Amino acid sequence: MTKPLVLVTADVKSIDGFNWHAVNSTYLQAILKGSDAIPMILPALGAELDLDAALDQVDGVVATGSRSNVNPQLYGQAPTEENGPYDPDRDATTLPLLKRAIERGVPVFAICRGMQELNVALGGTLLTEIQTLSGRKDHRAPASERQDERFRIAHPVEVASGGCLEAVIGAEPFEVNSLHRQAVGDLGNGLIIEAQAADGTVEAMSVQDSPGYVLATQWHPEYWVMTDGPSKKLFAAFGNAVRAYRQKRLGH
Ligand SMILES: N[C@@H](CCC(=O)NCCCC(=O)O)C(=O)O
Repeated sequence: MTKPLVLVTADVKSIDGFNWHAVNSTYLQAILKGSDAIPMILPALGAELDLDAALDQVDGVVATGSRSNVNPQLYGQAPTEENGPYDPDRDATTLPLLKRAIERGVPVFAICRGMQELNVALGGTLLTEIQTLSGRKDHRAPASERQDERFRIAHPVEVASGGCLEAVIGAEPFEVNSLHRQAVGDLGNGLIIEAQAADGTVEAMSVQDSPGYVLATQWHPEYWVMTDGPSKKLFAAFGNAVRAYRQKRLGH
């Protein structure tokens, strides 16, 4: 079988006076080594892109994390200076991409911002600056210049019984990293909670009756994919899903 191709969402970054479409290499390495698939960066060109033409040629989609936030206007709230930064080109690309991929049964793995985009794409809302909300812990990354420190294991998650995540990782609680200021608020249409933190923060989701594999995590399994058991299992499961999809799509 030829290796499956996986679209990876990009952020727009301003570098040397130009817009660059960028992806953190940790996601690309995790797809390559954790899922044994070939990552293909999808530029955040929004409505200029023929998403069906792109999805016709691939076997999966990974929606990556990002420090930028989904614009609150997309879920009926007002953007604020402190809630930024925003990335409108990313929003304009990833929200329709996720919706269309799910409709077509293309396997989806949505991580952190990607999980928040999934929720908004399906009509849900987000909670912002959750560290300021009563009853919520601080889910932001530790203040450090060292990435291993920022992505360190932070808290346990409880796995929902009988769901997709339990099928991949098992029923026992496990530890995850945490680098986010926002969280799922009202659930989008058809979304199922697969894991939660002790303070009730939604940590993983799937889509009810989805024609294809869909799993979303608020934490970052890509970062420790080579050494952390649950992270390895998540990318291996995604790899199995994209290979099965390719077999069905191409017959090899
Ligand atoms: N910006 C959103 C989503 C969080 C997210 O994707 N974090 C990854 C950022 C990685 C880093 O900080 O280097 C939120 O804050 O909730």
